[in-house]
Amino acid sequence: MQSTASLTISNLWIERGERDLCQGLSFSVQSGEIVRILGDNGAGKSSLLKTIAGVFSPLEGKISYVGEDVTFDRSLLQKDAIYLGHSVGVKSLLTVVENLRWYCPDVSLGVLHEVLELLEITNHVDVLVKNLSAGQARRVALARLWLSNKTLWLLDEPFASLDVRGVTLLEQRIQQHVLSGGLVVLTTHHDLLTLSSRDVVLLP
Ligand SMILES: Nc1ncnc2c1ncn2[C@@H]1O[C@H](COP(=O)(O)OP(=O)(O)OP(=O)(O)O)[C@@H](O)[C@H]1O
Repeated sequence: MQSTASLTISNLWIERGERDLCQGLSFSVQSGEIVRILGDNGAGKSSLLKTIAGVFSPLEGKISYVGEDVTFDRSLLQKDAIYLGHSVGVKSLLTVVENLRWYCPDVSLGVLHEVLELLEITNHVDVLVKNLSAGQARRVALARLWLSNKTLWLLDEPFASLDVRGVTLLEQRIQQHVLSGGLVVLTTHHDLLTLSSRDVVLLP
């Protein structure tokens, strides 16, 4: 993980279907900061995160990471970032432990079990993800996040399906991440309980 990093979005326009989204959006996020993307349903929050992650190219504008222009080649950013989307973000036909060994092959089994314990899913390590509840599956995706060692976290509705304890655990982990130099860009329709963020509002 990088000790200092920055992401800058300048004059970004995204086209999806027939719609222009973001409409000249600019913001930046530095190590130690959380930026929360707000907006109505359909405003373009997921499209923005996917564009930063490199799933789509913007119509116009510039994306810079650690001072480098990565608009047309997001590989530098991708090496350093993890994107968790709306969907569960783990493989439904693998068990909990198989998923984490697949996504985090360099992590020892000991560390992996510590994280599963922290996320309170140790009773389900050998269960296929498709047989877990939505909240339990989300916790497996969070275990992947916990273990990733990436600097930039791009999180689309990460609190979805989590119970109160799950929300607390995730907020604590995000706080720990930014305190150790990480950057977080997230979307959520929920209020953040303990985290302070800078908000960027997308207009419909
Ligand atoms: N697969 C797609 N193909 C074409 N257009 C799409 C597609 N997905 C989304 N869009 C368009 O992009 C717009 C923004 O969608 P997006 O999912 O980014 O919004 P959002 O702000 O994340 O919404 P929500 O709060 O409902 O999750 C939608 O209104 C839709 O018009």
